[in-house]
Amino acid sequence: MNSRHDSAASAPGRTLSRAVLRQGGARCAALCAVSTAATAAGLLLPALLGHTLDLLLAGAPVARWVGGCAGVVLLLALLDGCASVLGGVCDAQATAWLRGRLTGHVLALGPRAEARFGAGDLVARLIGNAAQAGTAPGALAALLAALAGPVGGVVALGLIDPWLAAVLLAGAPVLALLLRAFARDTSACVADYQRVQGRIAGALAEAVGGFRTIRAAGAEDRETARILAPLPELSRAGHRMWRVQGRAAARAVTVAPLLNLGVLAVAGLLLARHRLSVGEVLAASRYAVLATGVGVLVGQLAVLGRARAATGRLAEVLAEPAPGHGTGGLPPGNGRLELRAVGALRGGRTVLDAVDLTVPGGTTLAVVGRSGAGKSLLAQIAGRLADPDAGEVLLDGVRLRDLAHGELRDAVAYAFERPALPGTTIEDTIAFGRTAATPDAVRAAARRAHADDFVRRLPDGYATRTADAPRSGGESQRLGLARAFAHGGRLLILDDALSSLDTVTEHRITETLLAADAGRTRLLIAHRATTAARADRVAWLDAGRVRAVGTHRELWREAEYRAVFAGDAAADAGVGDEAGTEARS
Ligand SMILES: Nc1ncnc2c1ncn2[C@@H]1O[C@H](COP(=O)(O)OP(=O)(O)OP(=O)(O)O)[C@@H](O)[C@H]1O
Repeated sequence: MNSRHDSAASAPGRTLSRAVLRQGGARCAALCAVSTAATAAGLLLPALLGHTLDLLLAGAPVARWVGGCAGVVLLLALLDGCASVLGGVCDAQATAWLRGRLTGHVLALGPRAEARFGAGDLVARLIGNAAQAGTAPGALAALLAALAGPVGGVVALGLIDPWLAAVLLAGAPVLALLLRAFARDTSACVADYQRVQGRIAGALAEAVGGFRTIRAAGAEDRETARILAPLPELSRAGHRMWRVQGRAAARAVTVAPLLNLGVLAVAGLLLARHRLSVGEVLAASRYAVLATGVGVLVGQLAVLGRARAATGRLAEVLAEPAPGHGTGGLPPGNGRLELRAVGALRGGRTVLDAVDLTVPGGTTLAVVGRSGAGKSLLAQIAGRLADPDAGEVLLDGVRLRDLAHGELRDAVAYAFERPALPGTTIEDTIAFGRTAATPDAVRAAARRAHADDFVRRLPDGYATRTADAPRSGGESQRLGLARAFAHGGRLLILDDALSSLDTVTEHRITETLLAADAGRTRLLIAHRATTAARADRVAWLDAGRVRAVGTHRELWREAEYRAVFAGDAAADAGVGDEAGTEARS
């Protein structure tokens, strides 16, 4: 129970709550002022009604007073309307701000965000929890304004007769304790409810990502059961929420009428002793209702409790430290890459161990090794998609972590085995980057990646919506390659980005890609012997260590090196020295 509560009220949660309030300061203040004005108008009404009743009973003219009462009722309606609109604006803007911060942070965290929270849970936090957390400023402003009701009610009772206020104040501590317990219990069980929702969302996202496997295995029913397994827990958390709310309402229903009754009894006594008029008794009865009106407070506290728990869940994500960037720039150079004693741990295991590699500027290094040798992780670290746990990576003599974010991303281009293809149209997808590539650069890059032909055959060519464009795995890879080519940079890293291409296309692309380009360094993660043979040098990675560096021709002499390519069609066909010769001829 405590840990649940802690997450909702953690230090990062409180800091984030304060930041949300600060950013919506002016709007929240306006909402608070309008809501307080509405409460004040509500407080004025009983006094006006009471006085009008007294005048009626005395046979005096009351037209002006009746008009005044009607005016206050109208004003109340107007202020309530304004408060609703302002409340909606406050919620929407706070939610938008939170979503902006969270999205930016999740993208800055990169793969760590998914590894720590899971994609589905992150979506649940970004969509559901951000909307709930966004209601906090509005709910707080409304709560402060709602507090003016009971406070004003007590003051008004005191003005009518101090005894009336005394009766109410005697019961006030009970009401205060009741509200405090309600706020605490609500936050705790709502946090639980939201956490279970996040788990269901996470399981659903996994299933959507793997629906082909699930269908092929005929395991739809088992998956449905797995996704919905936390439902009983969700139901328990939901029931606890209702019990907390029900208990608070029941206690309020018992305490508030008793206090009302007490005020009315004293008012009746004072009327009998001619210390109060009939109108004042009427006003006192209405003020007693206002002063004990904890219903509105309970409602606002419930909203705040939900918002507080949701803010805690957003703060958990924001507390995950994102990699920082320096402010440095790169000297002129052609992308000399150095990995110095690079080590990396994953899942508590050493995946890269003391890797020392130098790729001279303008040359191509192929990284080969058995599955799981650490090639992809090395590719990530080489362009700072991930940081090493030990050692340094330098580009043209500058540590990657010292480079400004823009400088780093402009200098390094990536293409992947299964590229994500963001952007609305194919043109956007290829142009996608910090600065969009020009239409000419997009087409030139598509030609280099051998994507131009199939793009032109699409219904609207480059203007075809990416989501509607039918694509094979190899065509997707070519779009990913085109995106990398369109953005230049002095270091190009291809992480198995040619693996789905047929051998002819792969051969053509590597020919253009590896043609002497003194201005750019290339790092290729390769599985095919033919690709390795075309690189200037090959780094052979074995269980996270560099086993050897040399030309493919030199390394091919070792049987264990040849075994890396066992099963590769090219290797089967006897590609070795021949492949090296062919590539260079
Ligand atoms: N986040 C992670 N948590 C735990 N282990 C990880 C994580 N990321 C990678 N690994 C492990 O690190 C090792 C190296 O992974 P990597 O993807 O770099 O291998 P690879 O050489 O590219 O393999 P392949 O050729 O099959 O793509 C693997 O054993 C992998 O299971």
